Amino acid sequence: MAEIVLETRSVSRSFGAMPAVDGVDLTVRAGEVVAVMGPSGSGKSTLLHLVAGLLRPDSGEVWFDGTRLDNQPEHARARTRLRHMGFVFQFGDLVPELTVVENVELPLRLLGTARASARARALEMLDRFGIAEQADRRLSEVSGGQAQRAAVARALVHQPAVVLADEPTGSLDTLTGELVLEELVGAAAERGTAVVLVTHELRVASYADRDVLVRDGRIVADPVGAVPS
Ligand SMILES: Nc1ncnc2c1ncn2[C@@H]1O[C@H](COP(=O)(O)OP(=O)(O)OP(=O)(O)O)[C@@H](O)[C@H]1O
Repeated sequence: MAEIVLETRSVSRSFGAMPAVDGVDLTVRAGEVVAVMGPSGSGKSTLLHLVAGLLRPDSGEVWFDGTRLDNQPEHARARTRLRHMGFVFQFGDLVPELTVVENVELPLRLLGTARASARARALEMLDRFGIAEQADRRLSEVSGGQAQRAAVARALVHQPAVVLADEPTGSLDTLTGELVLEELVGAAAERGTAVVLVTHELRVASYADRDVLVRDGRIVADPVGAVPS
């Protein structure tokens, strides 16, 4: 069985008195595609932010690749995120002032890849996602669906160990959504990328190896996990 890449151990996080995530144990292995489903407000995005080390848990632990992440200082967590993780978040952190290709090559540039090879790799990704013609347009000047494809291209460009995606096909038509899902599933199959995707759509979840159901901040169904009663 492939090694465990991501793990939460009894992780909890509240906002005020409200627990958004409540004692969650989740394990994701290399090459696994896990869909996280559940009603609006059930804690899916908060769980993703905890796994990314963007939010710190009130209690419990988050582990990445055999190392505890949640108790590291922010700069160390940021380094792990940049080097080993790719993100597709709902309120994307793409830079509107940069062009599409500049956004996609950004992780590579931040990791020290030379300008020419970062550009070549980013253009290759744009081609795969059918947005090569938008390469030199500012992100603020492309459609929501094109920006979403750029976000997924950027999440994969540096071949991360993990991709965390919050509704990665939310603003895409069915065909383009399938293209994006096939790229994510392809990264898992070819490079052992672990993919965690939050979705409301059964069609999207059907691409996953495993569906985890979250309700009121707790995992209520997980085919491989111990589900608390
Ligand atoms: N930064 C925050 N400050 C205060 N409350 C928050 C914050 N983030 C999330 N919450 C609350 O935590 C709970 C879980 O929210 P979360 O966004 O994780 O749910 P979700 O399942 O991702 O919802 P959706 O499907 O609508 O995106 C909600 O009650 C939400 O209002």
